[in-house]
Amino acid sequence: MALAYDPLFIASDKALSAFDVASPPHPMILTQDELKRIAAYKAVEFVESGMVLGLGTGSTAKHAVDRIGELLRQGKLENIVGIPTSKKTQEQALSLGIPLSDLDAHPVIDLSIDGADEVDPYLNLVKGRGGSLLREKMIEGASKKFVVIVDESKMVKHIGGSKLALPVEIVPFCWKFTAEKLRSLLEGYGCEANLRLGEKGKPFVTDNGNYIVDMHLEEDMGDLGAVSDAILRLPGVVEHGMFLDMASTVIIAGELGVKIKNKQHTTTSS
Ligand SMILES: O=C(CO)[C@H](O)[C@H](O)COP(=O)(O)O
Repeated sequence: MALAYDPLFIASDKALSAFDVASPPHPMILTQDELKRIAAYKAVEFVESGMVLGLGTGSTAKHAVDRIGELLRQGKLENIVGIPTSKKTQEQALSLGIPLSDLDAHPVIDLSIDGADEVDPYLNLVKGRGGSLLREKMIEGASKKFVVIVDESKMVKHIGGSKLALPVEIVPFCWKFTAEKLRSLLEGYGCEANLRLGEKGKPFVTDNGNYIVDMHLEEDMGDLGAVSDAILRLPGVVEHGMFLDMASTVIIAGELGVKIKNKQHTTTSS
């Protein structure tokens, strides 16, 4: 396992603009976690003193929050306010001394940085396999810029049709009724709907006191906007994990370097 890919190789390259690409001097074998850290460090280069920041949730976003804490401690960032997307991130940020607030006090966020479970070529996302989709969607939807950080394994042709879960947050009241409505709505895509379980086989409970149904789809959903609307119309559904047309930029770390894609144009590394 090689550790030699130094994210500062990217971070210190003055020639890079936000939409450029960095490649390491030679290919190296990196763990998935190292790739996540590289993407996260690159995203933190967008952070400026005085910003209100949406702080994401998950193993990739954790690296970004750590890095923001480190830069604050070193005095390289000042007057940052973080808006955490989960209780877990809130605890991490507090432990790092990052000042925190919420959407009530800061309804407009300068920049959010978060991971994703799947990213399609149009920068549509599946999120929420870590359980925080509702707060993530509220906070990232209120952001002027939303930077998504992933390792290259998260890139897919179509979101949601990979048999991996599309999470849907539902109210606990009569959850079987809602899960069945969801299954039947998405039946045409070869859908199974499974209640997410947590510790000791009990239902996983979100930070908002809700349950999650994981929708396993065999086929891609085609018109994502139509499916999104139909899911949200079901009584009992609180939110789903499709983040359509929300990401401004996606930073993808791979064995051959970092690729940055944004809504308007894409660059590729060689
Ligand atoms: O949406 C999320 C949490 O609800 C995460 O961003 C997503 O699950 C990616 O997680 P990771 O960075 O650990 O792969």
